[in-house]
Amino acid sequence: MLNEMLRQCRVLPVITAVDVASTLELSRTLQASGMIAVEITLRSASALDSIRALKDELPDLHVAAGTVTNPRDLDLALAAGAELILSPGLTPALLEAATERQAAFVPGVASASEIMQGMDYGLSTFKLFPAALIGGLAALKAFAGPFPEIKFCPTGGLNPDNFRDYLALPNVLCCGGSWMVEPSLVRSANWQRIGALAAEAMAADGTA
Ligand SMILES: O=C(O)C(=O)C[C@H](O)[C@H](O)COP(=O)(O)O
Repeated sequence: MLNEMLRQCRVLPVITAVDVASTLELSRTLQASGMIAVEITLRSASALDSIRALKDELPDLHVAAGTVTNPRDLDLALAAGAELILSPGLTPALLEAATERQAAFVPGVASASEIMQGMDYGLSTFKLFPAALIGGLAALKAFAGPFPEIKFCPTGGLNPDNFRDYLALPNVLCCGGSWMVEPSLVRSANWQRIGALAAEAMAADGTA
């Protein structure tokens, strides 16, 4: 079910909230452009309030929390209503806590050993981060050999020119990226540009 949702996402926008009001407007724009989920990173002061507001105001949108790096943040994100917890990496403490809370948890991995560590906790879906830096498409093809059951959401360095190549790989469920939700576009309230970038990301042939 988690994988089905991620597959439907196609592209998961990685949002660092500027403030609650603009994050709501941004998310409305993304949803209107066909996106079904957003990832709000716990990197800004308004992140948790933004997650809460999104759950209230846009009930049909899936809301994930990103940059969850420790059990305390995991609990805060779950309490705010995040349905999915994403992390740039994994630690034993976070794996233990996510297992205990029965959270939908997609940690970041960058190596075979980290994939194996996550598998020890029953996980089979990972964020590949930072995807472009650690080998991109070639890394994903290489991991498909020893880990045929494992699925990935590559994130980090993806852009409008390369994300379709990632989506074409059988072990990729969705791509994470921030190119359509840059804070500069949000601060200038450039909803038209954001909507166009999001619609292009969601279009199968890239012509939206
Ligand atoms: O914070 C997290 O949970 C992460 O895993 C990192 C983010 O996904 C990347 O920072 C997005 O990368 P860009 O699209 O290159 O901006």
